[in-house]
Amino acid sequence: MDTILVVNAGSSSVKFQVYSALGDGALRRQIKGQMDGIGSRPRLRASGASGDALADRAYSVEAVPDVPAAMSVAGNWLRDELRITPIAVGHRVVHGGPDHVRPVLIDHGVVSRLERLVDLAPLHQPHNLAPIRSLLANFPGLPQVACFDTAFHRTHDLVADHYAIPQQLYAEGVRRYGFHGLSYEYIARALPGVAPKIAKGRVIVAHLGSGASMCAIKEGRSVESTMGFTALDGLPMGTRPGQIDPGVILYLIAEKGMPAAKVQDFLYRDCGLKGLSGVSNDMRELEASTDPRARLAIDHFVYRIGLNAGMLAAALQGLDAFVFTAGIGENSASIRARIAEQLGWLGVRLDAGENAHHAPLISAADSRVPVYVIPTDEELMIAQHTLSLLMDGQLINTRPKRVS
Ligand SMILES: Nc1ncnc2c1ncn2[C@@H]1O[C@H](COP(=O)(O)OP(=O)(O)O)[C@@H](O)[C@H]1O
Ligand SMILES: CC(=O)OP(=O)(O)O
Ligand SMILES: [Mg+2]
Repeated sequence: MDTILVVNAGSSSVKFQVYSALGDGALRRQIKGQMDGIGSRPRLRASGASGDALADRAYSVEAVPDVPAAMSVAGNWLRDELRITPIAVGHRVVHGGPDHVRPVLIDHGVVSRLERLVDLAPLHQPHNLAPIRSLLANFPGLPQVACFDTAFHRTHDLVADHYAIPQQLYAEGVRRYGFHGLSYEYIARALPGVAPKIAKGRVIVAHLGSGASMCAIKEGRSVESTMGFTALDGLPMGTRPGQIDPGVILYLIAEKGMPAAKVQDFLYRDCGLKGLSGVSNDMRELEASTDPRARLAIDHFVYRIGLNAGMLAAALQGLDAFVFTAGIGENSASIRARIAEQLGWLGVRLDAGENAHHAPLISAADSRVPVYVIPTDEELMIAQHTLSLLMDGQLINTRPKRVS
């Protein structure tokens, strides 16, 4: 059977799915899995086509200390225990820079262009490129496709894409790219099935995971994002601060004598929920904690989401629906309830029972703005993009080789 493997390395998780390509452009999911809790409580979980459990294994932080280790555990499991031999691999690549507005078939040239962006996405890009490089070296005939987090946002107006800095820097690529685009693209495609009228309207999607951002979507297209040049901007995240006065960075350099590499590490790994709470980057642990600093971190997260929602509602000039997605957005009823309270001035009201059950529609009947929970599926987007590139022209004629 022709199978496509999809790999999505996030900041605290490695997600993967295996699809069979049915020949007519349709895909059937065979395996869905993830190694999450990287850095806190690593756990490999996977299920088969009918939701049957294939694996559920906990690891110590020492055994799986980081994303590369998680990737190798998951890769070994797929290869050695499940004997997966894909005909193509689709990868999430977080930063596509100014050149990549759509998914692309990978070759050495693409890899070297994407390598130049490593410093703009240090938590992701190296982990996205490592398996690509290794497969390219070991299986040069295996088609690989890169799908970018930035591509969905390339519909932004120029005015939204710029910083108020000299234009020369824009020309060099210093732009407001926006991220989590595969997730937003999935939600934009799912919305017509969930709420056909609203899909044509003005929607804020809150992707609240370990990395978190919000996207303003109008008529199915991204018009604004809380993230910018890098995935540091916008909302507070697991280990990233979100929006921060650049004066703080100048202070770290001038007063603390921090070199650039230290500042980078600090901003990507030591801030956000982890830095503010001193307890954990993981929202589950913060919610379970009685430490007042954990409470402050959650309060700050909720407050900043409320502020940023106001900004995006302004970009949209109104609001027809609000959607929660990703790890926190899909699973934490209490965080959703608190955010909904912040959005009360926009006419948002939740139905407590529906919210507690993670129902698809969680707003009350009298809510002026309907609120949805839509589980994201970045991996399905990647599989669809990969298959359509495979079916594109040349690759149909030259049948992709199997990994042996
Ligand atoms: N039941 C839950 N309650 C609260 N937070 C949760 C729950 N399940 C997952 N999360 C949070 O979701 C986040 C991970 O989300 P995810 O979208 O998988 O992130 P990423 O793709 O960036 O690694 C973590 O902060 C985790 O604590
Ligand atoms: C871009 C980003 O922050 O991704 P993730 O949420 O998967 O870490
Ligand atoms: Mg993610």
